[in-house]
Amino acid sequence: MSYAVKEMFLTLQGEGVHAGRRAVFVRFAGCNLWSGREVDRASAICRFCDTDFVGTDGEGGGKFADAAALVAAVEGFWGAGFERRFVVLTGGEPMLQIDDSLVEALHAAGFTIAIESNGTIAAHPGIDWVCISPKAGSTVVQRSGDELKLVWPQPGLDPAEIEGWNFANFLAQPLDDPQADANREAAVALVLARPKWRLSLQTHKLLGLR
Ligand SMILES: C[S@@+](CC[C@H](N)C(=O)[O-])C[C@H]1O[C@@H](n2cnc3c(N)ncnc32)[C@H](O)[C@@H]1O
Ligand SMILES: Nc1nc2[nH]cc(C(=O)O)c2c(=O)[nH]1
Ligand code: SF4
Ligand SMILES: [Mg+2]
Repeated sequence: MSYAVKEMFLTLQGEGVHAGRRAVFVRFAGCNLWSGREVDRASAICRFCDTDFVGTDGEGGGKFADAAALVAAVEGFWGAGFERRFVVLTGGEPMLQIDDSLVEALHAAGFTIAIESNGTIAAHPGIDWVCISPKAGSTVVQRSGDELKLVWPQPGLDPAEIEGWNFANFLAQPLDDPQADANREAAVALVLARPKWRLSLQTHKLLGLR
């Protein structure tokens, strides 16, 4: 299979349990909860997206003919001579494109594979670190994994119900929108009220990283 990638870059994982870790990000093009076009945002299922995932024209992006070509590019961004190879597959919705060949080829190259997914498509079982971020109005089929990252506040989602899902870590991440200050307070309030949860900040934005 070929893969459509919006952009690829070396950075620090900004969010969640692995925040601060050196990582190559692969941002797949396309999502099943929003077209990515601003004219469609108000009618989309997911309306708060902070990401451009349309097309393959970003830095490091492109159409990759097969898994070998994509993995070669990931290895190039990681660089030679560095241990603990770590790749984060995101998007858009990465589970629209991740398949056996890609997971096998990344593992053969020595990468630990993390995913950032909206959970509406079952995560590939070979992925090493599954982070699911549920969206109100969608049906989350992937209710187990390593990290549940709830963007908060989010009307229509109930932390008490989500706590019953089978995740090793529960994180509340403030919604980045024009009410960011109030959203940060709301996320802190959630964590203070429910000890199962921890705060996730988008540290790459604070640091000016990609
Ligand atoms: C752009 S999404 C791509 C992966 C996948 N489609 C998903 O939603 O999980 C990456 C992460 O950014 C989060 N995110 C998107 N927009 C955000 C915003 N405005 N504020 C805070 N987090 C946001 C998502 O919930 C998700 O955890
Ligand atoms: N540095 C950095 N960390 C991230 N963690 C999740 C991201 C995403 O967009 O999936 C992201 C991102 O875009 N940049
Ligand atoms: S599901 Fe993820 S990529 Fe899709 S629109 Fe929402 S935040 Fe953006
Ligand atoms: Mg992002």
